[in-house]
Order: sequence, then C-alpha cells, then structure tokens
Amino acid sequence: MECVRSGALDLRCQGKVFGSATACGKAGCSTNLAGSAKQNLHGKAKHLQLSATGTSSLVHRGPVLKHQRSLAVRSAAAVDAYTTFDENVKGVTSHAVEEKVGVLLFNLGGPETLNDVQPFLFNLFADPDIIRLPRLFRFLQRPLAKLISTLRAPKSKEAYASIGGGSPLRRITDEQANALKIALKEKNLEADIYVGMRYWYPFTEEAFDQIKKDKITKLVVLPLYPQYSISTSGSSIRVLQNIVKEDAFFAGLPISIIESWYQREGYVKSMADLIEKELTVFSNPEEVMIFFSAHGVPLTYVTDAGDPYRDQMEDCIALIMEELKSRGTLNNHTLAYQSRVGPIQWLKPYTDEVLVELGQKGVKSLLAVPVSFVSEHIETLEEIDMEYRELALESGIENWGRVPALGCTSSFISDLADAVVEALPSASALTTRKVKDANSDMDMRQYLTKMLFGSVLAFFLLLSPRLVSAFRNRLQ
Ligand SMILES: C=CC1=C(C)c2cc3[nH]c(cc4nc(cc5[nH]c(cc1n2)c(C)c5CCC(=O)O)C(CCC(=O)O)=C4C)c(C)c3C=C
Ligand SMILES: [Fe+2]
Repeated sequence: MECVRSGALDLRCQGKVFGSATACGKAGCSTNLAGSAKQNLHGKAKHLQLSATGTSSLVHRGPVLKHQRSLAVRSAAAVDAYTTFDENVKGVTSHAVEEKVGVLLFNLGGPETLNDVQPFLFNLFADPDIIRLPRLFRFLQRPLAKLISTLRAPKSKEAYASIGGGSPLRRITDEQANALKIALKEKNLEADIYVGMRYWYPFTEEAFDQIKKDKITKLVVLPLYPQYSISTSGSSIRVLQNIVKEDAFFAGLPISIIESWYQREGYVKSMADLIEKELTVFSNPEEVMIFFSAHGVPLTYVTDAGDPYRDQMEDCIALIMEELKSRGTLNNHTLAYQSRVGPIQWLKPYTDEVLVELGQKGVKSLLAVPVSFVSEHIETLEEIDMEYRELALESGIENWGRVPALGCTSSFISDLADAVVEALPSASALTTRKVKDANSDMDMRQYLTKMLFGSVLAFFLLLSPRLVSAFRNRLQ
C-alpha cells in the first residue's frame, strides 16, 4: 500500500482562516493530514502557516488578544500542535508498515544528589536558551556557565538539602509517563513513552537513542510545561531540531509537537478542581486570595525575543478563574513571578514583593498556586513552601495554603492522553523551525552596545575577584 502526500494544503492561520487539508485516505497510510485541521489555530501566540508548496513556518506573534471564547470552543481546538514539511521529503512515499507510536515527554530534569547540583547547574547555564549571549560571544557560554554554576551551587545545594537531598522530578516524571501509557491504552492507543530531560538524566539525547533503537514510526512530542517559553519547551525543541538536522532517522520520522496546552479544558478544569479543594481547608474560603505564582523569565525574553510565555500565562490564569467563576467561586486573585536569578530584570511583579504588599494591605488568607509546572520540584517544595510561606507570615498573612502540583491527577493525565491522540494524525517529517532569535531583531547599534557591554562584563567577571564576589552576592 502506497501513499503519496498530495492535494491542496492551505492552513493559514490569522485567527480566522482555518484553511483546508486533504487526507490521503488510503488504508494503512501514515500520512494523514486531516488532523491538522483540528489544530489550535486560534490566532493567539502561535500561527501555523502551511502552504500548498509544502513549506511551512511557525512564528510567534504578539500581542495576544485576551480570551473571549467559551471553553467549549477552546476544547474543540485544544491541541497546539504543529507540523512542518521538508522540501526534501515532499512527495516521499510511506509504506504500510506496522505503526509504532512513541510519545516523548520533555522536562527540565533535576539533580538527584547534592553532588549533582553543580554539574546540573552547569548544564542549565550552558544552554544558550537560558543565558542568551550575542552570537559573537557564544564562546564565553561554557566558561560563564562554569563560573555561575560554581557561584550558585552552595545556595542551590542548601535548597536541595532542605527537600531531602535531591529533586523529585525524575521520579514524578516517570510516574506521569507510566500513567500516560495506561491512559493511552484505555483510549486504544498503544504507545511507548520516553522521558527526555534537558539538564539531567535521562537526557533528551538518551531518549532519542532509545526511540531510534525501538524503531518508532510516529512520534508525538509533549513538553511537560503547560505554557511555552523559549527557555523551557523552546530549548528542548531546539535539541530535537538539531537531531533532525543530523540524523536521517529523525529527519524522516513523522513528528507532531504539542507546543503548549494550558488552554485545554482538561488542564483548566483539573487546576480548578485542585484550587476548589484546597480552598475548603480555610475556615473562610471566600475571603482567601488566590495567589498564582509562576516561574519567571528575564524580561527581555518577552520584550526582545518575542517569548509568548507572559501572554500565555495571563491567558491561562484568566481561563482558570473563568472556570472557577462558572462554579460559583468568586475569590480575588493575583499573578506574580518567582525564582529570579542574577542581576537582571525578570518578569514582574515579583512574588516576594507582592506577598509583602498583600500583607501590608491587610490580606489575611492566601492560597499559593504554582502554575508553570505540573510536578512538585525545588521551587514548590522549598521556595514556596518554606521561603515564601515564612515571608507571607512575617508580612501579616495569617492563613497560608498551597495547591499541590497536578502530578498524576487522573483527569489531567487523561487530558494529556487526549492531546496525544489528537496530535497524532498531524505527525509529519519535521524541518528546522524558525525559532525567533532575539539577535535577529537587533539593530546594529544595539548589537554593538551589547557586544561592548558583554566583553567588558566578561572581562571583569573572569578576571576581577572583587566583582566575582559582588556577583556571587547577587546570585545568592
Ligand atoms: C516554566 C518553568 C520554568 C521556566 C520558565 C524556567 C526558566 C528559567 N530557570 C532558570 C534558572 C533555574 N531554574 C532552576 C530550576 C528549575 N526551573 C524550573 C522551571 C522553569 N525554569 C524547574 C521546574 C526547576 C526545578 C528543577 C528541580 O530540580 O526540581 C534552577 C536550579 C534551582 C536553583 O538553583 O534555583 C535554576 C538556576 C533560568 C535562568 C530561567 C530562564 C532564563
Ligand atoms: Fe528555572
């Protein structure tokens, strides 16, 4: 049985035109484009552009319109998946072989012992999506990562020591992987699940090796971050793009990427369930301020590099609050950003500052809701449960609660399984996505200023012990 990808394909999304897609329709054909039409092309942060020539690009565009659609509409267009087609593989035929579906979960990874902390931090800071140096200064990435990870390690080790000596991320992600496999089976999809961590074991590259060994024939990529950021899902997707460039197996493998899924009904409802449940612990639930605390990113990611993270986060909070409102829960809420690192400006408002302000304003009961991540980790268990709780109580807040991370909540895992099932038909050979690079937007003057500033900074950082110790104080 042979299938040639053919027919009119025009899915231009400007929030209005959903276009058309022609499925091959032949039995056993793995190149079914029909699913593409179901993608979430609602003109928010992402736009899928596929042309009849078979080329495509995915671009982030801002600013984002605030949500005005009903949840039902959102749920029908729930999967933010995209597919790109390589000119070189256009017209490639695929044969009816037994399908072996793989699902690759992307996550950050975390140190498992205190000895892992510094090398884990090195991997993190060596990532050009985490410390974005101008192209000419990329040679400084690793020395800078070595320096920053060494300076940061003592503080991080202390934090990891206080939660039992290591990150629970690997264990929880493995549990989520197992739960997802079972949920998919219940939906009649047999799939092998792979975990690819960006900065610690099992590394993304190990997952790629296994996927290749297992001869997977279709892959759905699911980053375990509800909202997209250049620094998280974007960074892992870049690793995927690199392997697609380097390895013929991955260049030909049909892949579908679920970029962000905070807008899925199942996720929104699961979050609302957790919040509702936790509110009942307070003696006066209606007086509790719902305090969403999201992991921050440096401000320039959003302002210069077009990271849709802040827009998606605000959208996500609006959806959860809308859901709560529809259930009669009318509490006040606020959003702030936590976990900033180093002497630069991050997304505001900052969690620590807002907690103090709320205390001063007389807020007495507060429910913290971690919202950028779906498992417990250092920043929920240490930063929120210890540091922020203490700060809140010192600032006059009397009743403190925290919503647990979603983990393996069954409604949530079932919804992730639905997302995978919905994304599968749009799997297709992937080409390098045009990730918007902050550097490409810089004009020459900005670029030269950054170069000059970067070289002076690097010079002092590497050579001046006084500045190193000053910098260390800012990092701790
Ligand atoms: C959506 C979530 C996350 C974003 C966005 C993000 C950006 C980001 N993070 C750092 C620096 C650090 N992150 C660290 C740990 C960490 N980060 C996330 C999530 C996001 N990061 C998680 C889930 C974790 C915890 C992993 C674990 O072990 O449990 C750390 C290490 C811990 C520490 O020392 O505080 C650092 C450092 C930057 C610079 C950044 C954006 C540029
Ligand atoms: Fe982080």
